[in-house]
Amino acid sequence: MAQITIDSVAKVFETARKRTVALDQTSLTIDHHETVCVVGPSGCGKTTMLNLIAGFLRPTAGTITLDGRTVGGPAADRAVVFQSDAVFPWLTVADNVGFGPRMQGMARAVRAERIARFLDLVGLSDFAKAYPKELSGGMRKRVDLARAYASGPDVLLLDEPFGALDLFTKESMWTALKRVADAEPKTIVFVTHDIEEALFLGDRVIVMTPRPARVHGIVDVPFGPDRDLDLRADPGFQALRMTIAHSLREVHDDAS
Ligand SMILES: Nc1ncnc2c1ncn2[C@@H]1O[C@H](COP(=O)(O)OP(=O)(O)OP(=O)(O)O)[C@@H](O)[C@H]1O
Repeated sequence: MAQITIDSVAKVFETARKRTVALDQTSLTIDHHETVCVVGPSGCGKTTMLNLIAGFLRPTAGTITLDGRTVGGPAADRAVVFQSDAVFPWLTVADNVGFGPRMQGMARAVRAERIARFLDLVGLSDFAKAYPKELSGGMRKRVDLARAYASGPDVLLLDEPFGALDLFTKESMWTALKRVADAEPKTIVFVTHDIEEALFLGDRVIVMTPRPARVHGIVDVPFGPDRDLDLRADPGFQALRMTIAHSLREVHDDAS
């Protein structure tokens, strides 16, 4: 099981010059093996929320639990993928993917099997022996994904992972992520600015308010698991895209 509960969470950043309330009374439950995509105005607190779930930050008030256990810090049950690559340039693709399993003390044969499985799922089997500098940005992102999955987390936290990629590379990453996620279901929290990305990948799309980020609205995505890129032409998809865009405009206008 991997259910995340964010219960009345606040996060205040205090520096000598400034006090920023990033989250206040924020509550959300993310179900086991659900993919939730989070959209919201820039600077509202989405990354902060993700960092709290990851355990990189502690809430100022409220609690975050994973299956009823309070999140007290980072742990192997949660993997994070950021917009910037986190690959080690001095390791081959295979060794990058096998890094987490090696740290966890997995036997060599089990590790090799995991590396092969996830490289295959992200479409990088032919590049196992390559070094990151020999790869395109999209391919490095695939390594990031394979690496996150190979450690065997229950929860995957993605912070605008494809934000820096061009549209076609992004589309191929959506397909790659869906393929891995279908093969090895996880509870996924995906922060993005891209409404189509959110609708294509999410079971639900959460629209946050401007800072402090709270849940403004929740859109249930009615499309089944078999989604292909042409789904975006579907009138139902476009209608939901407009609903989310309006919702974002609403919170943006309220804030200005
Ligand atoms: N470590 C920190 N110290 C002080 N303030 C911080 C810190 N981290 C984030 N903040 C502030 O908290 C607020 C929320 O930031 P956060 O990065 O969570 O927003 P976001 O919704 O992810 O933004 P974007 O969509 O632009 O990536 C911002 O005002 C930011 O300046």
